[in-house]
Amino acid sequence: MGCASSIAARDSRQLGFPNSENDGGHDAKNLRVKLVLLGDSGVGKSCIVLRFVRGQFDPTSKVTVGASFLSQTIALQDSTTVKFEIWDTAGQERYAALAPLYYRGAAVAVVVYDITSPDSFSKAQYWVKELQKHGSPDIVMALVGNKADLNEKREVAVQDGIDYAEKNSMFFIETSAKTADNINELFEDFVDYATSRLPPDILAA
Ligand SMILES: Nc1nc2c(ncn2[C@@H]2O[C@H](COP(=O)(O)OP(=O)(O)OP(=O)(O)O)[C@@H](O)[C@H]2O)c(=O)[nH]1
Repeated sequence: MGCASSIAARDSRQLGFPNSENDGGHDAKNLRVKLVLLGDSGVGKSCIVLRFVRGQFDPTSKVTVGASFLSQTIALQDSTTVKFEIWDTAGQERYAALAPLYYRGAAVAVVVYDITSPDSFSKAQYWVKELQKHGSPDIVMALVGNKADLNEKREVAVQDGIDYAEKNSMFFIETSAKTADNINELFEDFVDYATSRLPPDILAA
């Protein structure tokens, strides 16, 4: 079973800590983050989610059909809990028209490209523009260069990712769903980044 199909099998399953009292705002101990993943087909979106939620990697990952949803709750060092509600969208062109259904309600978006594919970097830039035009005006975005384990096949320089992210006020990180490098950091550090930029009530649990 591939990353995408493994995710589908766990559709809607709640992991992690049970919900507890909401004390609201940025100082809340419990945050809820509606997150959408966008990017070209094959860049590794489903594998990133599967690595984050289950700690697994499947090299035979299947393409996502439509989108898949799952949630994961983590505890940060200051004992804040963060419940991620993740929409993993399908990157294939034929599903492009569905994307607005998922990104419209999202407070944060993660746009993924593959560091070995300049085309996927261009596609990521397309998604960033689309979100800037049609996403929530407050949306906070991350740019993720995945497949960092394939450094010897790299065709997108780290600095190009950093520069584009900076120009567009985005969080930036390179990850590997295969080795797990920076996967937890992506979610944990991005939440940190987003909480300091979003209006106080948006991430209240
Ligand atoms: N080497 C390497 N391969 C990866 C990594 N992440 C994903 N892959 C591989 O890339 C392929 C596509 O991964 P998926 O997660 O299914 O890609 P996707 O972006 O969800 O694709 P769509 O569902 O079509 O949008 C699979 O063969 C994965 O095994 C990574 O970090 N490193």
